Amino acid sequence: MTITAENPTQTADRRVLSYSALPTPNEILGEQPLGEAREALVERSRTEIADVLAGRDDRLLVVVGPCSVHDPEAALDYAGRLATLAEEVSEDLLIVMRVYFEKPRTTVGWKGLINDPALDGSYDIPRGLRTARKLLLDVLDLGLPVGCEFLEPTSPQYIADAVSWGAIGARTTESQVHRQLVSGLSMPVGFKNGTDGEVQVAVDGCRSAASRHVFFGTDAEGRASVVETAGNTDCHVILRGGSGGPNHDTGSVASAVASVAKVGLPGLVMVDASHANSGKSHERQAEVVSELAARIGAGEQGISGVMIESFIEAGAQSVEAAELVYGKSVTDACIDWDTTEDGVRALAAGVRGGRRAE
Ligand SMILES: O=C[C@H](O)[C@H](O)COP(=O)(O)O
Ligand SMILES: C=C(OP(=O)(O)O)C(=O)O
Repeated sequence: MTITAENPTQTADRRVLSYSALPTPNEILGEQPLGEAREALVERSRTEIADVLAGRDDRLLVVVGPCSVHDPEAALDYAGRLATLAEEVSEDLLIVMRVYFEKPRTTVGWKGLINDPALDGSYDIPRGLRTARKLLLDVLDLGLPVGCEFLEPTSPQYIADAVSWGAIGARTTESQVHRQLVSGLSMPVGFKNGTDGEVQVAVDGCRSAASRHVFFGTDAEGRASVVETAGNTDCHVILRGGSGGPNHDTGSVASAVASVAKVGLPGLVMVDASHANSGKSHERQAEVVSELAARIGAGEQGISGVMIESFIEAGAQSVEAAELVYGKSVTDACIDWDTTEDGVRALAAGVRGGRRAE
């Protein structure tokens, strides 16, 4: 290879096949602006979520929706149903729809709608960003706040203005890059415990994200930049179980609550009914939701939120299937819509019971 202004070195990029420029965040935001009404919903719901997570609002936060979005039409169909249910239970539950576009894989696999919107290895990321943003705006138009996992450090620039709650997953909770990212995010964020079940890494994530950081990033014009953040004090821990088994039981919740309280965070955690807390079985997930509802109803303290993986149809299908079943997950198994309604109503009844038990 000849050294030129375009190729100033022979020793870098030996394994990079290509670069192609993305649209800038400002271009995408200009094409699809949030607008005043949606902005008001995002602002209001972020405050409400922060209040629930800090114990200033006695409702339960329920983050519920598909494991991943692969079909925006089915996700919006689901959102319409959830918006009606959210209204029904709004005295007791604060419902946020899981609208997950970025999937962290254990090894390899489809990495979500932003990375590969056609699900076929064509990796049209600009289209993925536009499709994801359009869906977020459509869900907000139904009056539902949205929650996302943030995985790529630059993707929030394109969508985060429309997001009311964020998550850092079990595979990245210990990553400095993700903690720095959270320190600049404008919404409350949950850190999952590690895949091995270790909760302290999530507590450490909350502490790190609460601090000021200076790091590499990109600005709204897509320029490589030095980013300085103020820190995000609205962070919390999510118990999702681990390789040693579940951690949704009363003892594990109490132990996690003690760990967060020890570092000065509100003594509350979110419990994920799925992942290692259900052994990725949607049938077991429904049982975990019922157990949590019963415990909250009996007056158990310490749980401020519940996460549920739910879609229109039960279970999961391979993303490579020739004919995809409408409304069925292509990643982790989800509970179906009827089971979701039952579970959400049980949690609402649990919150009412818990208030009486006080
Ligand atoms: O929530 C989704 C999955 O649990 C996570 O992305 C890991 O998936 P994988 O083990 O199938 O790669
Ligand atoms: C990937 C997820 O979970 P975890 O990080 O707990 O595996 C998820 O919630 O989609």
